[in-house]
Amino acid sequence: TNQRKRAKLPRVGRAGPFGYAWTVLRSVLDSDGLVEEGWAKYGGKPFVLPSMSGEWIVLGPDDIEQLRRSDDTVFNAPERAKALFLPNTMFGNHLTDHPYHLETIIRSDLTKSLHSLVPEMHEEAQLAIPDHIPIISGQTSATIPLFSTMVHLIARVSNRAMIGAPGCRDEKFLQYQVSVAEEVIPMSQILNWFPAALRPVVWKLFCVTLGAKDRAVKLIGPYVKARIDYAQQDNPSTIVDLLLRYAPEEEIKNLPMLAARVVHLNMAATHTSGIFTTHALFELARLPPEQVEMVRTEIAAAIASEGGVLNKTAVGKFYLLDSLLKEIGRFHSLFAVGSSRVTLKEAVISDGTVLPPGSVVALAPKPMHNNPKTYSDPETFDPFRFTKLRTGAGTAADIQQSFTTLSNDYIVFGIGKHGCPGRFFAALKIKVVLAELLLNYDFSFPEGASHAPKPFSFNIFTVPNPTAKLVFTKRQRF
Ligand code: HEM
Repeated sequence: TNQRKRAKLPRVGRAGPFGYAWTVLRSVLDSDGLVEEGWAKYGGKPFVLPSMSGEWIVLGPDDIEQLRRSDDTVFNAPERAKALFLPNTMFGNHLTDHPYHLETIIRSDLTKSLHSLVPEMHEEAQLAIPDHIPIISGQTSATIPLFSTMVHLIARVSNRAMIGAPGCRDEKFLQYQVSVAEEVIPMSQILNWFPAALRPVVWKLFCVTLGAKDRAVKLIGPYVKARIDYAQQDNPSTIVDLLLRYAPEEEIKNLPMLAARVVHLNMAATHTSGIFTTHALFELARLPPEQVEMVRTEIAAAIASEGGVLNKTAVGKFYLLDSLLKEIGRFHSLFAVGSSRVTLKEAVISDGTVLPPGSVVALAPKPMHNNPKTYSDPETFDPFRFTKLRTGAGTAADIQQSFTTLSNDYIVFGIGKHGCPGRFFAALKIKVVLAELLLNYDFSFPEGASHAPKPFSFNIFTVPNPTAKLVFTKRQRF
């Protein structure tokens, strides 16, 4: 029966068994293209996307409200994340058995602590930027591979908040930490091809030979230990201090367990923010100079209004940068499909199809964000699209336009109760780094280039082209 019910849904790609295999292969490098094709062909109604990690049922605007309201009883997020990313195999069962980092830290405590973390992240950005953009003496500019540089810079600034100094400056640890995401994402895919019983062995073999995860866990250990020994949890100054408020005794006594949790959290916090920072700089390099100047002037005025300090209140006044980032998220999708859930019970979707338990559903950010009914002239990158929609009165309608506000029309940070809990931290960190760069550098493309090359896609993920470079020219601080 299940087969029959599922068979009602159309499938994107070529017909027949060979066509199916071809579509699966195409999904490795062009999931975005397949999703766009399916969306256009079936008019935004549900369809099946075959992939190397199984079939995804891509839902459209008619189903988003149902997913948003979901409380995990029918459309379940944690079970889907476990099956897709295998955190239990790679980081340990404790992460999902007791996800206190999620429930208690990121959802409330971290957001409350962001006030004190912003000036610290700013100081770290000021220290780290000259290391990452080395301008040879006698010259005024440097040409650097942008994506890898931004990921490393973000990793350092993020870790100033996560473990504090000096840990955030331990280059060896940062190198391994950055590699963790680059290994874990493809490895979760590969491990999924093995029977469940073999996965821990294959993962262990990978870790002892090539893997960065165990090395990152080992290197971060002493910094986490220092927080346990010296932290004042009543007056927390890092995210690890916050974690320690809730960590069970057995985890505090078992350093690798706690360190694995921090490495895992770091993983969620690094590449996503690095991708945004990279796209933003490429777009800033393309904007007319007077528009860049508008963004810069607003940043400088906001900092001046706080007595020259780049604090959370000042960042709250970077409206043009906020709009630019929101437009980056609308225009440059990070995933072909996201906000994935697995059905635990039978579920009826908008077109009347009954999905059996175990069905995987997801949303498609790109076509949703390109919908002309929601966004005028969606094919155009308009950095100030969202500031133009603000009244300036700080009303609820204005808040709706901000980068971190979740909505059914803007799903960059997901939807509902599993919408990204780190988004406020992420937005502040990205803005602090970009503000510091904007105030000190001009951005341009290397000779012969006028825009960033096409992003690189693998399975459902899309990242900025890793070889693309940008020229940073030192300017008089604004
Ligand atoms: C620009 C940066 C970021 C983007 C675009 C982003 C995006 C997302 C998305 C799309 C989801 C899934 C939402 C859903 O299923 O509906 C998610 C979940 C999550 N993100 Fe982020 N994220 C970012 C930064 C961060 C940071 C900095 C942290 C950590 C401090 C973080 C921690 C998490 C966690 C723990 C989850 C799982 C939430 C849950 O399952 O309840 N993210 N993020």
